[in-house]
Amino acid sequence: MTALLDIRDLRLGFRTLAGQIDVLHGIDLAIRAGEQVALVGESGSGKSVTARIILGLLQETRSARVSGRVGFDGRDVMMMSPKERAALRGIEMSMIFQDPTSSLNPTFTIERQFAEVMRRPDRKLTRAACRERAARMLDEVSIPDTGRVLDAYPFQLSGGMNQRVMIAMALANNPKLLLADEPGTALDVSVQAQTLDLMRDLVTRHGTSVLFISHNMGVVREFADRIYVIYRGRIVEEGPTPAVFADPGHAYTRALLKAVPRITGRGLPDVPEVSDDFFDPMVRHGGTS
Ligand SMILES: Nc1ncnc2c1ncn2[C@@H]1O[C@H](COP(=O)(O)OP(=O)(O)OP(=O)(O)O)[C@@H](O)[C@H]1O
Repeated sequence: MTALLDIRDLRLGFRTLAGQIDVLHGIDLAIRAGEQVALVGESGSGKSVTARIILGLLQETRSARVSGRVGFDGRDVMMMSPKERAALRGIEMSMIFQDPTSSLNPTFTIERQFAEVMRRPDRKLTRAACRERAARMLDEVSIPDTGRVLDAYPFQLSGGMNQRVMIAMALANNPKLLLADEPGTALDVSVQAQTLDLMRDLVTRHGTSVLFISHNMGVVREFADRIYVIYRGRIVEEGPTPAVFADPGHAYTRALLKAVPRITGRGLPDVPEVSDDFFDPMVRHGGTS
């Protein structure tokens, strides 16, 4: 089966006052339709920049130099004009961020924010149609009393509720690909677990492909069919989740796995020490694309 997302030899550098910094060194990553894939690595390894390139955002940053292929549904995001890329975002692909409070607009009601999202592909959608569809989406993320929530501002809702609203909004236009950047990390651990369960149910039901970005192998185990481990801008291991857990081949993956029981909610307290072992060759498990 052809991949929905097919990234080949993705490279990224930034021009800074101190000279060029190379951040991605030839990433290959593919996601099939309906597949849930995780990109795991510690802070600064290059997860968020990869997501921003998929969304076509970094290509428009003057200090960034991006090369490679980002195939999406048969087209190459790298070859698109800014306008074509903008037309993908929020419609064919959308993103969920760690912290809902920074991505929901505090000055608009939830209903208005849904309407803005839903009118992107269809400017003529009526207010009543938006409200009805938004209520249905909220119902799908198990939000009771949808009318009250639609009339609320984000600050009137709990963090967990806002996170659900964001998931519902990200899926409102039925995107083919969802990019999820550690959703719920800003919440307490039990609320995060509930949020992830909910997201998994929803994407499975809708057949949405997911790229789940995380530093936490424990969380990824619950969520992803397949894992890519990224270390300093390189994929060091890739394979189906059970295979990576049963037989982690790369020293960095083993170090990440060792850190799992010590993770308490936010952050990775025991970031593996940099070791020469981490320059092992890449490990690829069978059963992948
Ligand atoms: N605009 C920029 N200019 C220069 N360097 C940048 C810029 N944006 C990101 N970087 C660098 O690129 C590297 C990768 O950053 P990225 O945000 O993708 O890491 P990450 O794996 O997502 O980490 P986190 O889990 O903390 O979000 C980092 O070293 C970061 O400092």
